[in-house]
Amino acid sequence: MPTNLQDILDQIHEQVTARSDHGEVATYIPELARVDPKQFGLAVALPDGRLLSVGDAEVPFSIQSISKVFTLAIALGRVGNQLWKRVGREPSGHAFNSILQLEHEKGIPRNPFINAGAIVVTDVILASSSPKEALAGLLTFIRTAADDPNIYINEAVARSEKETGHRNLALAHFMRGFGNLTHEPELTLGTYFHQCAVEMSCRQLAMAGRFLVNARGMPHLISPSRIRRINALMMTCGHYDGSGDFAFRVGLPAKSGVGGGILVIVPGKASIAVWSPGLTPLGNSRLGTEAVHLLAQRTQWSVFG
Ligand SMILES: NC(=O)CC[C@H](N)C(=O)O
Repeated sequence: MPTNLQDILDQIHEQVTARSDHGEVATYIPELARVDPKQFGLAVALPDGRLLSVGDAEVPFSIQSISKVFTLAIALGRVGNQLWKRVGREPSGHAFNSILQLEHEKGIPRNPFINAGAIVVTDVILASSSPKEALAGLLTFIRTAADDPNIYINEAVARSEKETGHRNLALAHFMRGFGNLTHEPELTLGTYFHQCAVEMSCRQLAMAGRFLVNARGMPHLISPSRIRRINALMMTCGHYDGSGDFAFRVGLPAKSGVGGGILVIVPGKASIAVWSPGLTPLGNSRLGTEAVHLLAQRTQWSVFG
């Protein structure tokens, strides 16, 4: 770990915020369309307990699909490898909300990080919990991982997504038609929309991500073999159709969300959260990706040595 990590973060902050090509905020969820695209935050949690940050690292944002990492960990805790009967482990090569492969593959989503896969994961959790219990369990998991009780769900974002969530409803009904959803689509999606509406700052998200680092000094909430597997899925599927490019440029497991956040794991070394609400056409944070690219270059952090 470089001794001048704070200097590196300061330089990246200066460099990235000088750019004007920050991309467009997600507009298909009206509440997200109102976020100021010029914001940028970055936080790094280290095994020695330090938390370094720059920019708007204390501003809460909608974690959206980053929630899929936490629900996957919880679902694996409930049903273990049985989960893989209902969800695949391959990159999709399609948009996060695509329905294209589902018919061909008989309602089994390619992976747990596209919307269809995450909806099934939530459905699995609902087999042993009511929606209220499932969301309370999710918040408890995240708060424990982050060591921070002040993490909440933004009801306005959840409502906004429910009102415009036609594609997700279509995905859920389609999978129900194939027998791969055990609850009514509205019930599973009610929980799914709320999990996406969890809000965290970069500081809180970097802290919450520590359970995937597998380092002494960081929380051990799941087994090391499960940590390895979730990281593998983050590397191959965490950026949807942009996963290959992210792996090529950054070389670290990561999960993005349409709120503009990215959680990046440096196995054994660090948990990183970056946020810039402007997105690429694939739905990943444009300047967030740039920032993590620069950080990985300057720290030499990569799983590929
Ligand atoms: N990529 C994302 O962050 C998508 C999550 C969003 N809540 C949706 O279901 O469309």
